[in-house]
Amino acid sequence: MSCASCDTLTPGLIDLDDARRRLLADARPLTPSESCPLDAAPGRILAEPVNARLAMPGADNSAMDGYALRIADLETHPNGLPVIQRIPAGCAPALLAEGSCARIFTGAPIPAGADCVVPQERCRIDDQGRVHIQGEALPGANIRRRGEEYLEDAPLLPAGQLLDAPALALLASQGIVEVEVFARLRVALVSTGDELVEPGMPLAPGQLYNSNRAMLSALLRQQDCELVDLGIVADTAAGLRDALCQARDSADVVICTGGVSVGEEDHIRPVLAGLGELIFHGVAMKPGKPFAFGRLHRAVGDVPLLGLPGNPVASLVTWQVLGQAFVQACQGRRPRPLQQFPVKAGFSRRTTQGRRELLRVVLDPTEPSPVVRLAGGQGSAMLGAACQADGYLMVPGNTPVLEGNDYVFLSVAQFAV
Ligand SMILES: Nc1nc2c(c(=O)[nH]1)N[C@H]1C(S)=C(S)[C@@H](COP(=O)(O)OP(=O)(O)OC[C@H]3O[C@@H](n4cnc5c(N)ncnc54)[C@H](O)[C@@H]3O)O[C@H]1N2
Ligand code: MOO
Repeated sequence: MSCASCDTLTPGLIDLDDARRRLLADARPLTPSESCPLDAAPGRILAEPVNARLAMPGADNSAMDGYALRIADLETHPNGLPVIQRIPAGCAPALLAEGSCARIFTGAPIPAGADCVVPQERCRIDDQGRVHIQGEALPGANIRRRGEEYLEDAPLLPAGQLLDAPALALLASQGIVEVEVFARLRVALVSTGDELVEPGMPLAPGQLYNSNRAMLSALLRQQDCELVDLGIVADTAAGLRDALCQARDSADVVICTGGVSVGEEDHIRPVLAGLGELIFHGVAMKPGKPFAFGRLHRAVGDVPLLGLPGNPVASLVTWQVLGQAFVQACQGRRPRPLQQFPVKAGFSRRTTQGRRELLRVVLDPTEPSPVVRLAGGQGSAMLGAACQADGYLMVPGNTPVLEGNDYVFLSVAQFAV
């Protein structure tokens, strides 16, 4: 497998891992906390740790439908054990009398005196209604012990936890109805470009539809951000300055697309320098080279700005590998490191000069071990392959892709939340 950190970088561009580190070093939770009912909490971020109120499970209970018994009785009662109790889930059982057993169901409390549950598939009931077991009965078998997962006051969820379905279920299992969460992060979205037109409007020659706005508003909503959509802003320094001032005054984070490259129509960097500071610009990745990060100054507290490239796939990929983790950290989450695993290339391709390339690829379902193929055209404006891709084949700069060699794969599934 190739070593991504050994890339020879194009001068002036920083490595992708460095860019991520610098972004995360600068990110702080930007929102205050508020109380939130559990029903309204999906997608929110816990602002305070939660400890267990109840032991889990709350009592010893059966993991199977079957019979609860005392193992010693099996030897002393070779003619079988009469069933003298029936214990469905939710009831309080009586003491198990010596030489008897209890019909029991999954989740039902274990009667005092029983030390084992035998699943019904291994039990035979004779014509006098006595239970005989096949195979071994081991102490504690099929009994879920009180507190085996959590005891009262044990740490349950840390601050920064995303309230996804399992976390909400865990809180509900504790009878919790309200939690302290971070307020929603307000993110201003600015689409720059004189050539852009919103879908639904007619296109004049040379114009194109604004696809980054649809993409990023979906991504930001998925991330549970409150969107402040400032629409399309013309490619003029004055227009951009006004838009960035408005964004700065109405949001916690600003994201803009386009205008971050080096041409005289690209105003983001000079305007940012006037309203705040540019922290870094240019990442050795393809797509996504002109990614910029800076701060807009404000009387109280600066507002971070992420400048994503205009090319739609460059915008998507820089959001996924750089912007998303930064936004998550500002939301109070602890972003996960990028998940990567080795796959074999099912194609060959020429080298990319000095930039780590993230090729849009699909996993070949007919191969026994992971092999990837190109998902389609790899241009930074070609959204078709991005729609089909299972992930990115990350190829170090100056390295050709050779069919059959191992490379790093980043699954797009990891960016889903
Ligand atoms: N001389 C150089 N030119 C370029 C360089 C360079 O290093 N030197 N870098 C290239 C790379 S790499 C990229 S990526 C692009 C990105 O440039 P910008 O971020 O400044 O983006 P724009 O120039 O504004 O637009 C690029 C491209 O994307 C289209 N676009 C922009 N916004 C949208 C949108 N909201 N929806 C759909 N499409 C959009 C725009 O029309 C352009 O075609 O710069 C290269 N140039
Ligand atoms: O980096 Mo640009 O995104 O190659 O097209």
